[in-house]
Amino acid sequence: MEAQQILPRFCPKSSLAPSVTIVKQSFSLMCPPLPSSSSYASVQSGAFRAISIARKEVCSSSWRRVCCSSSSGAEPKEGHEVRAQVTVRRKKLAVFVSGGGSNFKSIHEASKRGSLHGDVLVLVTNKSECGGAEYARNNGIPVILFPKAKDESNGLSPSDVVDTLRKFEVDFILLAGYLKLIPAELIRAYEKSILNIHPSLLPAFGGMGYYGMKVHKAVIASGARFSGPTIHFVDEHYDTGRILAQRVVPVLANDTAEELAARVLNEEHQLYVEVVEAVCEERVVWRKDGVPLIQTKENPNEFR
Ligand SMILES: Nc1nc2c(c(=O)[nH]1)N[C@@H](CN(C=O)c1ccc(C(=O)N[C@@H](CCC(=O)O)C(=O)O)cc1)CN2
Ligand SMILES: NCC(=O)N[C@@H]1O[C@H](COP(=O)([O-])[O-])[C@@H](O)[C@H]1O
Repeated sequence: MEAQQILPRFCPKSSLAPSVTIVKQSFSLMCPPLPSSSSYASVQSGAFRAISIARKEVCSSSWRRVCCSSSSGAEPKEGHEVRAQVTVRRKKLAVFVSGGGSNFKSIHEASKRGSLHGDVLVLVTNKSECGGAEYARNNGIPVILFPKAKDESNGLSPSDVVDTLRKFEVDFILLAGYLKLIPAELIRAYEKSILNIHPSLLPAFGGMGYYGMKVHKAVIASGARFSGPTIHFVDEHYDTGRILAQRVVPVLANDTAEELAARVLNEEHQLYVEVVEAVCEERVVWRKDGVPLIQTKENPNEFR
């Protein structure tokens, strides 16, 4: 996801200015003095998303070069404001799984019911008979085997997987219970565009060997009173990428690993859908220190 600079524009506050209700909220821009070379793009109809004037230390990943012209064509003047919106393209998603795929199903269901402005175009797995792969086949989603298992003839190499995802024009990769290391080649090809969900409050209880029930057993054995899912961007090591979102659940005194796993998984399903909705609506912004934040739906000037 490339951060794009926004060049907000002051535009006349006029009843003539195009003012359309944004999918989530309407809002206004204040424009600085217009350089003579600025070209105007009239606001077109369609599904839009508000552009927010985030605090100057936050560079929105979705700002657009926006200029507004009132329907009368009047030149905007400094110090005026206009309501403006941009079209957000529907995103193309690839999901990687190794097991049951309940997070994958939650994301796919959100896409089908329309709350998610994106589509799962391909399922990638290292276990061709896992529950996630079966769900994909039953829902007409192509299944790709990666990585190539030693004893298997089929399966893709890292460069093949990059080529295949490019052919599907995938924008974002979502790891959801995928248990193999994503190679550097794929990470370079999808910079700031690969997310993973992990069932603990990273950086605790993460890294090599920490997956599935192993995580919950370690949390309980540690005496930790809280746990919960973390969604983070993927880098070349297990669970060390930039944290984007977390939720907290209590660890009860008599919890079994299965009971804690179920409590965390319930939060995972909600959190992953919320986060992928934000990703598809281009509401992820990068703070100057490199921490990614999510712009809230309710208020484009609020981040969490
Ligand atoms: N480059 C990255 N690849 C992956 C990441 C990541 O953060 N960066 N996250 C994992 C998911 N994961 C934790 O969220 C995770 C998965 C698996 C393991 C692990 O120790 N795996 C074992 C093999 C397990 C098996 O094959 O049954 C291992 O590598 O020896 C740790 C963390 C997905 N990929
Ligand atoms: N370290 C990676 C890891 O442990 N991931 C975990 O695997 C489960 C997959 O469930 P699902 O297949 O039902 O979505 C989820 O709990 C996810 O957090």
